[in-house]
Amino acid sequence: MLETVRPGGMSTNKQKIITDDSMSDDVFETEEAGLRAADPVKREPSPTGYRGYTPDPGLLAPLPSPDTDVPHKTILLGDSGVGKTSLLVQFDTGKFQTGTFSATVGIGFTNKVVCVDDSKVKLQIWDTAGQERFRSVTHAYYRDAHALLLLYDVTNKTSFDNIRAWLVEIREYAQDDVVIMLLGNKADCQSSERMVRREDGERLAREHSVAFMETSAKTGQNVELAFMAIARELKARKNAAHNKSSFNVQDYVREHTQKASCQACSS
Ligand SMILES: Nc1nc2c(ncn2[C@@H]2O[C@H](COP(=O)(O)OP(=O)(O)OP(=O)(O)O)[C@@H](O)[C@H]2O)c(=O)[nH]1
Repeated sequence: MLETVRPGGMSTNKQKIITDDSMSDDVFETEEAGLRAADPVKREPSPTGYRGYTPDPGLLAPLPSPDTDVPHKTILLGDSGVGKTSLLVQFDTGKFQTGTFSATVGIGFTNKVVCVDDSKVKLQIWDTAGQERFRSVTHAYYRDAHALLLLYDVTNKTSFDNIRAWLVEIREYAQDDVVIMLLGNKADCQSSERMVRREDGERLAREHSVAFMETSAKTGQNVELAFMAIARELKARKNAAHNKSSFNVQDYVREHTQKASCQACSS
């Protein structure tokens, strides 16, 4: 795997395995081994390590597997400079990284666990390099993606025009049932800088039957909502497989983005 190289930026691959080796093996292993040798039938080691203690069988049953066990691979896509890394950093740390723009090199991921109702959904969010020269590398990651966040920059018409080409690539390389969300980023920019109207984004999303919202990695507008909607959709699909619920990500996004703009108006 290549790494995301960004001076002063987010760290990638934040997986950590913590092992606790603080207990001495001698306490349990050596003594038990001796007893087993003396009486191999009766002296099987206790599962807890304490001789003679038999825990309630319920305590030894494997824990039910929570949703967090399975990470849902979510990939950020879009032209270079649209704000993929900034969006991920905002979601991960709640901060907007300022300073000079340095393009992502290759690909890297960050794990985030989000709470959906009473359960947890683990998102493994991959930040890709938008530059053309890295395209063949990122294609390889599409195939097992569960969700794709496809970004354009509302101040950059070319990045919006390229969305159709991105969707063609997605159809070619990703799975048919991948969840796609179109995001018009940099919505904080002044209207004089804006080159793509919100309605144009909405129309394009409708044409391709994907969810849509405008975001700002700078102010945080709709950033959490975007990932939350993805997590809800992924969870709903899992439940649908067990006939538990129905959920429509496009309705959810419409309902909640409207709420966000109403709050903004009244504050
Ligand atoms: N005003 C504003 N600027 C943003 C926003 N998001 C990103 N930027 C700026 O846009 C530039 C590019 O952002 P990045 O997050 O590095 O873009 P990227 O899509 O990851 O670019 P690549 O790594 O080349 O694919 C940076 O200077 C950011 O500070 C936003 O929501 N609002």
